Amino acid sequence: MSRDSLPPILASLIRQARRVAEEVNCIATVMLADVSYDFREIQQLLKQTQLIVASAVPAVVEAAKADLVAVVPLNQEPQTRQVQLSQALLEAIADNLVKTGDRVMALYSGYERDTIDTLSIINLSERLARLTARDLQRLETQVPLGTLRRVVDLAVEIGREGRESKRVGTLFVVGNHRKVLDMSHEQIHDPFKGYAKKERMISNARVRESIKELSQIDGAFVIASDGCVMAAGRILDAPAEDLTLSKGLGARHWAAAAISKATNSIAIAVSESTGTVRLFQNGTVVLRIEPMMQAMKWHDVDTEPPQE
Ligand SMILES: Nc1ncnc2c1ncn2[C@@H]1O[C@H](COP(=O)(O)OP(=O)(O)OP(=O)(O)O)[C@@H](O)[C@H]1O
Repeated sequence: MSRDSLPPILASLIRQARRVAEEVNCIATVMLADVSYDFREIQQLLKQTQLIVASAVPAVVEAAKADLVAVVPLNQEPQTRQVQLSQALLEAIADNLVKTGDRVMALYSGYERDTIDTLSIINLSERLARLTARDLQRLETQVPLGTLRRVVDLAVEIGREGRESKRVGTLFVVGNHRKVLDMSHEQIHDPFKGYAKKERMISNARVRESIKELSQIDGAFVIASDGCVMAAGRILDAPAEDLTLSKGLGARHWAAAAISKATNSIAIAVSESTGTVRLFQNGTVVLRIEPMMQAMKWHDVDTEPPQE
């Protein structure tokens, strides 16, 4: 199996990382690697600190396995480094390589795409929550973070809990609701029709409960930027042109991608088969929350005062 030789700067970074890891008691070093290095050599440089390789590149995963170091495969959908890192940490927790409360070190390319140039020290419990909040914040240009967060939280609950011990999938389209309504049609009589705005705000716990009940019906919930539910059970008609999605994603996810592209809204799909929540912006997945990540709590960026 061919290997890239370790660049001298990276070797130096790893040696220093080892010293820091020992000084501040990091239990492991997670390396986001896109290149097949000699991972045995890296483990030797790290001495006592366990190396965990995380990669979305199958050849790198194979190389790490061959070198008998711990490895967590990442999914291949486009992800920011932050999301990849969060995913790597969660997978490492799921595999019992590390646990919440541990301190770990991460090595990854923060600036140059193909060069591992950045070292972070991460206290697991705090970090996990922040990553996703920050990624949501990145999307705030289109939909206020407060609304987005409420919808994502609800989607995550639906994915985790299902309904009457059955898994449930559903779809939310948030923002630019007039255009979304124009590009969709009614499937069933809209159960929210006729209610006052106050009775349709997602900040209202009763409304969230109704959405959970209604999540079993076909179609999408359309939600305005201010968090008002404008319709339920809408079938989206946006054309799925020029879109690329991962294999295995079906009609619900294609509809989510298409509407986010056609209307500049954010679509949030809960997969019935896996419970995974995906956020679509401009036709692509920008954030993915696995069921195992769903126990997380929001700690930061609370921009709105509580409304209940
Ligand atoms: N254009 C659409 N607009 C709104 N909802 C849709 C649309 N197409 C499909 N759906 C919803 O998605 C449901 C499941 O479809 P499908 O199984 O093909 O999706 P999927 O992407 O594989 O999602 P899952 O992982 O939840 O199965 C449908 O029953 C329907 O409620």
